[in-house]
This record gives sequence, structure tokens and C-alpha cells, in this order.
Amino acid sequence: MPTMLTDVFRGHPIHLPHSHQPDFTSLRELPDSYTWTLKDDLLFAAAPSPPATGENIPLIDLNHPDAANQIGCACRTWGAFQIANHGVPLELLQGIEFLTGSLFRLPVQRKLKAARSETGVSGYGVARISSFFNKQMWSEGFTIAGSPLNDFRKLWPKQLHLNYCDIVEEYEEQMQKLASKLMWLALNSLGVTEDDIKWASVDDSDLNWAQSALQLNHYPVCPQPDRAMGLAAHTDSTLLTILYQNNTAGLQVFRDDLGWITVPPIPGSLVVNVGDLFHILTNGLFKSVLHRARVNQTRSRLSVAFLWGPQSDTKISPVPKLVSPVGSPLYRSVTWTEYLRTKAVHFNKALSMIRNHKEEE
Ligand SMILES: C=C1C[C@]23C[C@@]1(O)CC[C@H]2[C@@]12CCC[C@@](C)(C(=O)O1)[C@H]2[C@@H]3C(=O)O
Ligand SMILES: O=C(O)CCC(=O)C(=O)O
Ligand SMILES: [Fe+2]
Repeated sequence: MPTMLTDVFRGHPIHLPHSHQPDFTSLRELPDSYTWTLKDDLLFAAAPSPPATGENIPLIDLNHPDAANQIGCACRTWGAFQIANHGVPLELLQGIEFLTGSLFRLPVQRKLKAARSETGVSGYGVARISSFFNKQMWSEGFTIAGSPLNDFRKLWPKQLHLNYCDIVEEYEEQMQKLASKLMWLALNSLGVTEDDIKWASVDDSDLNWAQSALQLNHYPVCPQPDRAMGLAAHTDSTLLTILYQNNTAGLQVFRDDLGWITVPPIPGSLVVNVGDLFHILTNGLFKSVLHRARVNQTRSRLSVAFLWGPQSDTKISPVPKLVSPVGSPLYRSVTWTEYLRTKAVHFNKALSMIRNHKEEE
């Protein structure tokens, strides 16, 4: 039987200190356990871009006739871009932001009623990647995989949870269509079409070949933001991730030649990033971008990540058209479930674990 996203960590517990969540608002100084240095993350202080270059991920208008090529170019050079005219109603973006804010404003004891279990995917807690670091992150999260009904009922025992479930359902529906559209635009820019990928379809009335999770993130105001970390550097395991951020900056993407670049919030736009599975599918042509979230001394920050990938039993391997006739594929084939489990053990080394030894020249 194929594994669902909700089951991937069953038999694979990840020990996370959910219940040690501090009351962020009462702390005037950063506790040592939240103070990051180079020792805790080698990239912690990697030089930011020289201010003069002003380089940043592109903002792409999806109504532009050349959008596919612009997306392809952004996926190759940055592994990320922002989009305008994406068709997702502004009220829905405001709705998901309101829901996220009201969830994290709940008292911590109520949030812990829906705490993520050690073998589960859904629920409230610290970032799953926390187990790879000695220091704690200045954030709290809530993951939704499958229906949020059970968890939401624990958070809002009265009627409210039903309205919030509707918002999540509508948001996921819109995001699924958008993610599929973006994937095909990006692939078309490489000359890859529906004929080259048997497990996916262009028809957006049938998106059963894909699945997703929603990650709600809250980064509270922080007394010493320069020494804290909201969400440590990572790549997503997805094909694509679509991120909504509120009007507070914090997301940063890494470029080898530029260091960390802050992605400015642009009202109404969405950030898209390439995940590890898209990198594999394109035989390394699209960059799975390393990103992280920093925190702020005066403003709290919210973000909502729509993490999108194939069904759990679908084998993802480099599209043959993108492998040189004299070379071999950079990666062996892998399902999303297998990859998530590899990542749960090897974290940022997961891609190299599935890399073929005999590489393309
Ligand atoms: C589908 C998933 C991707 C994710 C692990 C998860 O099972 C649900 C949460 C996702 C998330 C969000 C924050 C960053 C990340 C690396 C993490 O720790 O949990 C991603 C995971 C991922 O993309 O690998
Ligand atoms: O909050 C952000 O800007 C980044 C969130 C993120 O990377 C994630 O949830 O995977
Ligand atoms: Fe991420």
C-alpha cells in the first residue's frame, strides 16, 4: 500500500522539544539556548550581498507572454522567484494570514493540545529540522497534512474551526492549480512536455497525481535578532514550494556568489522556490535553493508555505531528455516518502545520498 504524507514518519520518531516552547513575549534577553554563532551553523554569518549590487530574485508577472522563460531562468540561476498576477484572490491570502495569526495568538497550553506527535506530520510544534541543531529556533509552527479538522477542533472548540477548515481547503485548491501551472511553465522552458513525464498531467481538473502539506510559521518579535535564528538554512524536499509572507521581511535565499539575500515582501505577491525533487527531475538544472528565516526586533512575522510534490508512490528520476546522451543521470530514482525519510536522517546531505556515483561530465 502506498504511504500517505501523513504516515511518512511512522516507525521513524523524531524527538523534538515541543513542550519546552518559551513564552517568547516575556523574554527581554536571548537565552543561551537561542543564541546562534558560527559554531551552530557554518553559514550563519555568510557575507550578505554587497548593498550596491541590489541583486534579488526576480518578480515575474504571470500574465507576461515570456513568463515561462523568465521562470525557467529564475529556476536555473536562483531557484526562487516572486510572482504577481497569480490569480489567487487577495481575500484568500488575507484569510489565511488571519487564520495563521489567530492560531499563534492562542495560549500556548491550547496550542499544545494539538501538538505534533513524534511520529506524526500534522500539528503544532518546533520546526522538524530542529533536531539537527544544538540551538533552538525563534519560531513556532503548525503543519497541516490532510484534513485539519481534528486538530482545529482542539484549538477552537466552538464553531470557528469549521470556517478555518474552509479557508484551508480553498487555499490548498488554489495553490494546487497554481503549483501545477508553474511546474509546467518551468518545464516547458526546458523543452519538457507532458509526453516526457508519465506520472503528471497538464489538465488542472485532475491533480490527484500530486499532494501537499501546509506549514504555518510564526516568528515572534525578538530582543536580539542578530544572534537568533527563525528557521535555520534548509532546502525543501518538494517539487515546488509557494510561500505567502506577511508584510515583515525575514526570508533569505543563499547564492554561492552573493551570500544571503533578503527577499522583500511585496504585497499580494507570492514567493516560489524550487525543492529537491524538482532539482532531481531536471537532472540538476533547477537549483534547489537554500533558504532560511531571520527575525525582527519590532515586528512579528508570519509565513505560510505550501509544500507541493508528487504522490508518495511515484518514482521521481531525471527526465531522460535532460540527461546528456553520453552521460548518466545525476540522481537515482526516489519517491517523496523515501526522500523525506532520507532527509530525516541526513538533512542537508540528503541529495548527495541519492546522487549517482558515475556523474555526467
Ligand atoms: C511534506 C513535508 C515537507 C517538510 C516535511 C513535511 O513532512 C511537512 C513539513 C515540511 C517542512 C516545513 C519546514 C521546512 C522543512 C524542511 C521541515 O522541516 O518541515 C519542510 C519539510 C521538507 O520540505 O523536507
Ligand atoms: O518563513 C519563511 O520565510 C520560510 C519558511 C520555510 O522555509 C518553510 O516553511 O519551509
Ligand atoms: Fe522552506
